Amino acid sequence: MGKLPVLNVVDPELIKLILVKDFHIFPNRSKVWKKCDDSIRNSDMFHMGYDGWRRVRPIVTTAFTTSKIRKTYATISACAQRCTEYLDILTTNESDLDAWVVFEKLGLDVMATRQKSNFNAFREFSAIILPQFVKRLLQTSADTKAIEYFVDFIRHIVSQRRQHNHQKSHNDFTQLLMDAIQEDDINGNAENTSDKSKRLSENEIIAQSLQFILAGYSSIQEVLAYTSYHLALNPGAQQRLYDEIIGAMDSYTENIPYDRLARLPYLDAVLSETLRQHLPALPLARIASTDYKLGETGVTIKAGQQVEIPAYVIHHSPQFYPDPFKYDPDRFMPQNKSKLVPYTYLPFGAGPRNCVATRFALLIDKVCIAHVVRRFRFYRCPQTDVPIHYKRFIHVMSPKRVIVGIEARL
Ligand code: HEM
Repeated sequence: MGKLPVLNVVDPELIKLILVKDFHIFPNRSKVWKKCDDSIRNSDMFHMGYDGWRRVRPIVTTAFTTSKIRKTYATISACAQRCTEYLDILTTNESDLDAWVVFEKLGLDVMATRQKSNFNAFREFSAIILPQFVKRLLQTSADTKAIEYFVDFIRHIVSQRRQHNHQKSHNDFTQLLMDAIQEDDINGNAENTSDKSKRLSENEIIAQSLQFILAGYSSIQEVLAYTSYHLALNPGAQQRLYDEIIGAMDSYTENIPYDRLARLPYLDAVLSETLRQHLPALPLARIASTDYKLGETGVTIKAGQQVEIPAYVIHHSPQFYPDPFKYDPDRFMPQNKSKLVPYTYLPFGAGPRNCVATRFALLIDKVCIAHVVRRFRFYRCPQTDVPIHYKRFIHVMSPKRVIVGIEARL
């Protein structure tokens, strides 16, 4: 990375040492994040140093329990439904769409709704700030105006709820974070705890909420855009996925019950293969806190040295994934999963500092894919770029466009 010396580690056993076994030596992320000079952004988990993170992570984790994730199912399904209605309108006039642009809106809708339950990003953001404002936000995290907008927005929600003291009526992240208490306290006298270290401060609530919007919406956009692209190029995979989704639908409600959707094997395999080929965060980065002997390699990593695990390279290594650039969801079907080498599939990182929202992210992606695929068919059109052309960015692969043909299913 520029002039910063970085040690790249690709051996799965060594990756396990760094991310999991000797996590106490590598508890912090890349120096890039540490350079950020902003009190809110430094209070989110991605940017936090070990001491703050160690306190905040268990509190935030309580927002992602199975029962809380399950409660979001109906809300996410409603957002996905709104997206299909929006696609319906688009496809009456056009047969090609830039999936990158359309699914950006769906991502924002899902995440903004999870922040504030009655917020409809399709209506409000489409009219007010999309696409230019949020696009700028995505392209440069230094866009202070955009960050300030979101910070003010969330601060307003927090202060209103505190003033009116009607917390329990909301089912969104901001409220979950306002209510969150460190797990061990829940077994004790949690509700009335006066120990402030067991709760998040106002800045920490705002920081996590902001991070959830940013992390969440861009990841939904990426997964949906790339999945529709690969389905367009692989009609056999698309038909198989469609058949599985239709077969799982309840014949009365025409919905897919939560437990059934979470266990659909081909849907899971399609999503896993998309994330293998297009993982949103490129290298995983850690800094050594003390001098450290790296396994049996004879290499000593000095204190302060940045170590990177180039997940993209590992995901595209023929050693671990034969014919790595082929889109082949079968790699992740139950009968083949045992062939995967541990620590070579890292879309959500690994170890104590992995993605805190892994299960929630998988759920929202599955819900959105299921809704879209059951209503629309994607196909390759003359404007579809094969392969995709990317913009030049450091650490993020952002496509110039992802155009696919689309038609409504009858
Ligand atoms: C497909 C979707 C997603 C992918 C592939 C993804 C991937 C990642 C990765 C690779 C990391 C770094 C892990 C490491 O360093 O070992 C991470 C961290 C994180 N992600 Fe995600 N993420 C996704 C969705 C989300 C969503 C929806 C949220 C929030 C609602 C979220 C919140 C976070 C947070 C807070 C961290 C920092 C965790 C920590 O430092 O303890 N992510 N994610």
